[in-house]
Amino acid sequence: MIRVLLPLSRGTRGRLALGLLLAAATLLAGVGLIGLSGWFITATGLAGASVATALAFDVFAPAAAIRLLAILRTGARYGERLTTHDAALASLAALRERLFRGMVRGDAAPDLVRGPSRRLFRLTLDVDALDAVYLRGIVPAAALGCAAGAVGLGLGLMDARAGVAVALALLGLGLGFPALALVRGRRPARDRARLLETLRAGAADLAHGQTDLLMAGRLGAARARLAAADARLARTDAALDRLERRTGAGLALGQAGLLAGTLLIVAALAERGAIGAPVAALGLLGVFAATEPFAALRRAGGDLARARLAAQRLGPGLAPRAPVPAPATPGPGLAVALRGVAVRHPGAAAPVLDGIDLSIAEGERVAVVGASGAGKSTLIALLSGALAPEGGAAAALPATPLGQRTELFRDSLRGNLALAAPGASDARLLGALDAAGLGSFVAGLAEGLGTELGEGGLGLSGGQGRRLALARALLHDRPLWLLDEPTDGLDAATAARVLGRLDRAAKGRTLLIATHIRREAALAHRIVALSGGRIVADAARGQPAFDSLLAGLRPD
Ligand SMILES: Nc1ncnc2c1ncn2[C@@H]1O[C@H](COP(=O)(O)OP(=O)(O)OP(=O)(O)O)[C@@H](O)[C@H]1O
Repeated sequence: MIRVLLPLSRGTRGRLALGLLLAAATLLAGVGLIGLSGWFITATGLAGASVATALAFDVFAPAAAIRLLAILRTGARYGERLTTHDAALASLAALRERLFRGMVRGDAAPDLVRGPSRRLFRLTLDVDALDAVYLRGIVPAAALGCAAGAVGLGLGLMDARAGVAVALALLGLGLGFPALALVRGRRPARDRARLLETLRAGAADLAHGQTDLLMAGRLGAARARLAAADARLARTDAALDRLERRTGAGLALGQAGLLAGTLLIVAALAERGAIGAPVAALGLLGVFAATEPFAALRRAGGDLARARLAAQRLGPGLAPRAPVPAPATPGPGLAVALRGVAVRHPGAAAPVLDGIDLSIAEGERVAVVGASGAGKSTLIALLSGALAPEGGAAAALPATPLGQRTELFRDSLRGNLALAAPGASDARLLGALDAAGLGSFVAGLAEGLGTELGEGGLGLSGGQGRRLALARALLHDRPLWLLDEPTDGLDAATAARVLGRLDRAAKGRTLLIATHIRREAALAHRIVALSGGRIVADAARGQPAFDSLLAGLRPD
């Protein structure tokens, strides 16, 4: 945990240290205030026993000191709350930024796609859990350490052994019970974190997939699974709650024992005549005030167990990573140059593509064909930089990929398109929509480009969504377009119109189209066939092999 947290405190160490000082000052002022008040009340009571002592007793100096300590304590408490929370929140904000930067790196995309909710939980639940380390662990523990030192010293002046014993007892109780809770809380904290993730991700899945679950007759089972996770979560919450209550009870009993012990010590000292009754009251109440951090430390064990788990899970996301190498540029006149390239998906047993040699000239249009699973989309992922080659040399011009899955956002049509061309004029956006075959549809919308879409492009048909994604790809001003079945799911007439416009819009650009459909491959100057991870045919228009490859594709 320290290994993960220490580097994060770099920018805020000054504020974190000031927070500790202010917390210690607050507690010491409190010890002084309550101790001195006890002394003052006892001393005035005794002085009032006779007229002579009452007249000689100076009430002003201690009363002024009490007032000063009260003001100091209030001021220090205010400053401490501001400083400690500001420092802790600033550290966590810096941590979130670092995690987020790691998540949005190009090479982290596959990971993000595989477990988006897990990444979200790292950024939210886990980061939030870490504020306990400083606010509910280090700050009260450090304040308790200072108070134990001060009280030990004060009592030590009356009796050395008593001073040492009380200081050690304060530290032992205040740190021992939370440490015990930290050890005992490890397992429920881990279970709680896992169950919370299961429950939240499961609830989101249930909301998204309700229709499919209902159709499959599995809605009840999915709900029962969630309810079971919820019940287990309630049990772990109860276990953590019990732990907190037991820690609280231990600290309360310990505090009572400590005060009883201190009372016996000061009473024995007073009886021996080593101290008077007012000093005995000062000692006893000073020790009482020094136990103030016990209240904060009551929850520290469970919170630190949670924070420890969070730090373990965040560690890998914070490990320094090699910078993503800039994509290589192919030689002059080329848009793509692959030499003996092998590509493997992360975690896969074998490479999907192996020994690929492929050159595509600038301005050329190439269709990549092959059975489902042959590796066409993987080739696009490689050329767009989403996957790095495992072997060989790969170079490509900056590319715009249009994948099979379209990602549309809960935003206006304009907002969805502007992702590819921020600041583009409406005329340019409408031109791209027209090229993608959506011009007349958008012209018929009452709010035009301002029409709002629901989550994931809700409000558009599947084909319209794909065409909107195509329009966005067309707006991305890159020399190489990588299109994965751009007209899949469109009827023949619409697809023909879209391909005609695409043909015109792609002038001067290099086009690579992964496809099963004849109408899409017919746009190409060349067809490359993939099978078993290798290129098994490569034919230019005019060659007989081109026509037989085209004939083997799915008709419109
Ligand atoms: N993210 C991934 N992790 C592991 N394996 C993957 C991943 N994506 C694809 N694969 C595997 O790689 C192989 C090639 O997949 P790819 O999507 O490139 O095929 P494709 O030719 O585009 O197929 P289709 O025509 O069905 O779109 C498949 O066996 C697939 O299971």
